[in-house]
Amino acid sequence: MRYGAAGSAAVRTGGPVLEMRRAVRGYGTGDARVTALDGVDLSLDAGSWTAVMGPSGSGKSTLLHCAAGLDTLDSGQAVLLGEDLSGADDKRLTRLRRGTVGFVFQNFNLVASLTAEQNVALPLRLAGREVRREDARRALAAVGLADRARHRPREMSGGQQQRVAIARAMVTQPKVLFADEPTGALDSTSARTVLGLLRNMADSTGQTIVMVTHDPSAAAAADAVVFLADGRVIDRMEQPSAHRVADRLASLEV
Ligand SMILES: Nc1ncnc2c1ncn2[C@@H]1O[C@H](COP(=O)(O)OP(=O)(O)OP(=O)(O)O)[C@@H](O)[C@H]1O
Repeated sequence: MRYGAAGSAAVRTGGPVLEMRRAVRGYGTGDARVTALDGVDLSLDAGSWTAVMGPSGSGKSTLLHCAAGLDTLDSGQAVLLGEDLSGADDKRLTRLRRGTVGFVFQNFNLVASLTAEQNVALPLRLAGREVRREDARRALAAVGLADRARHRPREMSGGQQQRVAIARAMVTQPKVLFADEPTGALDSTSARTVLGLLRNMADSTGQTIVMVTHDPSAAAAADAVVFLADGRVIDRMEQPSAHRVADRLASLEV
């Protein structure tokens, strides 16, 4: 794994940020029962950026949601920042999510009626933290959108909206960022910009990133790739290249 800054190495000594043990999650009952996660074991270090890949329906989004405390396991354990999510009540999970976890989604999930600056400030507001305009402005500047602070989502391109979403995820300085197909709706230039911002988050502040993607070049920007098939982790690749990732993926999809 690559660790770009002394800070990352320092947090890394704190041990795993996320651990899943024999994680099982199914949906539906009887004949309609689907086992989305079928005994997942996973351990991710602080400051690492991990891509999660696998065929459609292999359990990637379910893994992300269960790891982030947005969904709960049927059995097994998900321990995020030392907190066993299976034992946590809703109030505690909400506090954990608002304080230490950030999210970026394929469809950006910005609030249409709010400006870029107000969208970025939203997590601070929800967490009951002091909302200072300069914090939101600084986060927007960090993603190259200082001049778009007063624009609403519909007045921005997809790439710009995703950069606002990243600024929104950065503003609370989350220890872990969960990204579900963050480049899925973007052209290749915007995708590269977004991946560069994520790289910077992992390297300069030691934030841990877990990213679901279908795109081998996006996965190649990460430190490691975890491959899922039928709800199980079946492989892990360090320092991935787009080529090797595409080959491995093709072997899973036949
Ligand atoms: N809320 C739900 N209710 C019923 N089945 C679900 C639910 N969520 C996921 N599933 C099923 O669980 C399995 C894993 O879904 P998941 O969305 O985690 O896969 P994925 O790898 O993210 O797929 P994709 O790449 O197509 O987004 C699939 O068979 C899916 O149909």
